[in-house]
Amino acid sequence: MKITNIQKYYGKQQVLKDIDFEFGESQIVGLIGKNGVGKTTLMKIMNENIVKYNGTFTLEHDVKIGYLIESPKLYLNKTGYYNLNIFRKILGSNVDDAYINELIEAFGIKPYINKKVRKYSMGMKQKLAIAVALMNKPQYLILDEPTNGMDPDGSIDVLKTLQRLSKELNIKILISSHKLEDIELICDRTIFMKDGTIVEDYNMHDSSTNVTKFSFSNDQFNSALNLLTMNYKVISSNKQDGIISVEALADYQDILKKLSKEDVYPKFIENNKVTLRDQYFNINKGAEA
Ligand SMILES: Nc1ncnc2c1ncn2[C@@H]1O[C@H](COP(=O)(O)OP(=O)(O)OP(=O)(O)O)[C@@H](O)[C@H]1O
Repeated sequence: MKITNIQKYYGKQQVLKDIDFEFGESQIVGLIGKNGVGKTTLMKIMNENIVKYNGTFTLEHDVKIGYLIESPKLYLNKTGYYNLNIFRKILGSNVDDAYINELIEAFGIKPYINKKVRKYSMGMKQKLAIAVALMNKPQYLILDEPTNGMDPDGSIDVLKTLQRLSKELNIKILISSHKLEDIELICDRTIFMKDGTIVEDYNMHDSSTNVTKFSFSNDQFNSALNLLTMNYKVISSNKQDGIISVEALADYQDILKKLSKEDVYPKFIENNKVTLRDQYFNINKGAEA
């Protein structure tokens, strides 16, 4: 799958600007961005639901895509089991019953698989819809906020199952979510969208994404931020909680000296892994809520 220089307009509104994307070596990629930034639109180009755009989207020959985008399309008056079977047919898939049963077990939908989908809760429907998305044994799986409506335990189970299936069946997954902890749990890479474009492409295993966090009292915060910005790459800063994070420092002595010359003393310093939350707020600093 390769996306090159994609632009998408809805009428006069440009929603996507010069998007380039490839999975490359990564297996599970997270897609993050504020409401309306264009995540769903990008995913709909990938599953060929949207075909009018500028730029190119290419897919390897003989490759299948599974997807769950927006609300699940299921036969509500039929059972979960019926849905899996009928989508096997609709998708022209040759998966055997053992594969279906494996998905039923894996996504924890066995207790209600013979009940009509109309009676399912939202989370139950989402789990079934993810299993349906896997009915054609896809090489790529596109999931738009798949854990919506799931309780925390259910979300973790589903995400871990997706991670296992991704490895076992060699499925590359693109997953959008506003739940940053979901993305942190399973993704090996995260792309951030802002203003219709990808502004950050972030390797979740990269040790250079460690940060050194400083904490300052409110009256020292501005001087500290000035000094740190002059000397290091500031990853995020939050005046309310007094925290400034900079790209990881092996040694603090030099900066401590500089700070003390200005009569600025950190309350504490610690090395942490940069969180998606840090990144998210940093990228969206100044953006409209
Ligand atoms: N069919 C459509 N016609 C016109 N405008 C649309 C259409 N679909 C989406 N939009 C607009 O395109 C922009 C991007 O929408 P999109 O659904 O891709 O965002 P998103 O990042 O998925 O948002 P969310 O996080 O809320 O799901 C929004 O401004 C939206 O109003």
